[in-house]
Amino acid sequence: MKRSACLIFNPAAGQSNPEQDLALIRQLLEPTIDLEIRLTTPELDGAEIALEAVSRGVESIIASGGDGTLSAVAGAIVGTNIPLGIVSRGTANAFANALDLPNTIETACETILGGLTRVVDAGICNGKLPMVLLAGVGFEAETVEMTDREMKNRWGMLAYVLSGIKQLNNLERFEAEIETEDKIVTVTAVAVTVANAAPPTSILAQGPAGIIFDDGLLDITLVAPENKAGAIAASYHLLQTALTGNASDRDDIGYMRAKKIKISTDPPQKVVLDGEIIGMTPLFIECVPGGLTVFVPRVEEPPVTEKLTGLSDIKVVLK
Ligand SMILES: Nc1ncnc2c1ncn2[C@@H]1O[C@H](COP(=O)(O)OP(=O)(O)OP(=O)(O)O)[C@@H](O)[C@H]1O
Repeated sequence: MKRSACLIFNPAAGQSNPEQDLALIRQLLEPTIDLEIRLTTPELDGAEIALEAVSRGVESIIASGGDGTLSAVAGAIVGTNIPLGIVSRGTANAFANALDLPNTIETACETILGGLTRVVDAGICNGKLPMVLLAGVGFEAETVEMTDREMKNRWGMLAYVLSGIKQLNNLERFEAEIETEDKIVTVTAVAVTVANAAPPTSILAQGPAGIIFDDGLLDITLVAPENKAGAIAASYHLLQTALTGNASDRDDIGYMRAKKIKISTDPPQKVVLDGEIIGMTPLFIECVPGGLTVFVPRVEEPPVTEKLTGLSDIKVVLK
């Protein structure tokens, strides 16, 4: 029987031509998969379309758009076991990069056609909001708020970097209390980030480097420089940890892992969840182990290191 999927497509995402993108996706997928195509609008986001598709019992869901659309769709299907295909067409493509997924239309469609799925963790924020990538308190939220559509169109990924640099001039330190299932940490910080998965470009999440997205735990990074120069040095260092995969060893950066995290701050700080400002602290996040099933590229088999079969008189005795 032919496979089927609801394709949720944001025609306004990214900087490419949406008609051409949609035509290419259809050309690649439709020979194998019956697609029900649903377009997002400013009033109808990916989450609403996905929830409705889930209630109709769809076989699989494919989301195509920028990080906003991908996170909204993924969030809506957390806990459903419905496999999700990701076709990134946004500015930063953090979602695909964080989950090690391909980020061209061709390779993304190939991955979906391959049919291989993997279960990854998700998170639930304040008891109701799904989280796939990360929640940022403080600096990151301020940066996201400053990066508007016009800047993204003009500068692409660089827009976030420019906002980050501008934001360094208004660096605000705050008192944070972070409570996990086994400890309470208090610290004066400029950013607290809780990540389920994070691309290397989300530098404020990179304290531990190599964030594991299927270990049933969330990674918390505390960034606590004393001034602007320290913040620049800490940011550069975190970029290095992301690129080399070696955890941070700076004194003004801390990290830990936990299943449940409550963050309170004084004064209250803005919170950004998967790229959207959702309000102010306090914030409670819980890991949902195995909450999301995604189509993934074929995993490279590890190289064969032993072969003892086929030799006519060989005997192997296990010790
Ligand atoms: N048909 C549409 N016309 C105009 N805007 C739309 C439409 N559908 C969705 N949107 C808007 O698109 C935004 C989400 O965009 P999305 O994150 O998918 O792409 P992006 O902003 O280009 O990507 P990125 O976040 O990676 O920069 C939402 O603000 C939503 O209101």
